[in-house]
Amino acid sequence: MSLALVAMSHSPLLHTAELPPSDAVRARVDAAFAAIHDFARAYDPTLVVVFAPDHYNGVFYDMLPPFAVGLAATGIGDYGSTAGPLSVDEDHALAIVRHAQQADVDMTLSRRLEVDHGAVQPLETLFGGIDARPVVPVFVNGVAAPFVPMRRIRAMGQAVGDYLASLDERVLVIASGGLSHDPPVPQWDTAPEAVRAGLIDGRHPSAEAREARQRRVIEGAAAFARGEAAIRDLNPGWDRTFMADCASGDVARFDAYEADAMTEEAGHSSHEVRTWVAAFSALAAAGPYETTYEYYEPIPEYIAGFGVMAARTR
Ligand SMILES: O=C(O)/C=C/c1cccc(O)c1O
Ligand SMILES: [Fe+2]
Repeated sequence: MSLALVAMSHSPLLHTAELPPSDAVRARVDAAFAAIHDFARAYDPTLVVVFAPDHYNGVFYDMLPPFAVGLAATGIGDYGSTAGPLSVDEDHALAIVRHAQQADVDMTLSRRLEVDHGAVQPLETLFGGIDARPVVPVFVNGVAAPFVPMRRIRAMGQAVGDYLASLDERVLVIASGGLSHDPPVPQWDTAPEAVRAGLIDGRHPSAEAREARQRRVIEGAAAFARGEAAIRDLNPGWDRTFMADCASGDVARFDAYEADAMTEEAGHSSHEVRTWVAAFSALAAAGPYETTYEYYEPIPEYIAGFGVMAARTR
């Protein structure tokens, strides 16, 4: 048994930004991605578990669980991310569901999970594609309020980690998303009726509707980078504290993160760090761990407090 972890912010602006970050910033992001790519290649996992949010591409308010395991999954190909089937390990996926349920975690499942850039970008970054390794995708709600208390995410991550630690496999757990950020993803409370309909069941929009949505985010990012957008600022102090909590090994610290305060201090999409909480809790379930790589900087052009970490059990 061995467990390792990679956590990384994602951003659709990585490949689409109209106003990209400076060459120096981009070089630091590329160096961080190279570091975790090398880490993953050296570890050579036999099984990958990716905790990822969704941005109203696969999971909607018509039935919105706090988390769900994909027993089969397909990339929908937003923002140029890879479309097509992931190589899901169905046996391990189902065993994770069963194990979590026996551990009093109300794990849900999908036999037809659709995933977006949130799940796909880390697989592309680490393995060059979405079908390179056997994978279990675990959706973790990070954008659609209301949110369960963080202790429930920790319990879910721990249950998944307990199962993974029992295997004779090299398992890499991945967390995708965060940190502080407030991209123009619609919110139920403020969305007009027509947008709300799409939040309830907006699967498979027309090419024109998808293009319009992506354009709004790409233009919003350029406006944010120019200091002209009415979205919350990034919060590097909050991000650094959160990453220090991740590195501490004391995963009970996550329980202090309260949903409304997170939104207020770190933006509506800061809830994507729930994937980090799940992944670090899974890692901790396998024993004490050490952080082997860390990178952070706020990148307005990507609308992201951009963080990357690698860790493994001692
Ligand atoms: O438009 C979306 O679906 C997502 C936008 C976005 C922008 C920046 C950082 C993120 O994590 C996002 O999901
Ligand atoms: Fe996101």
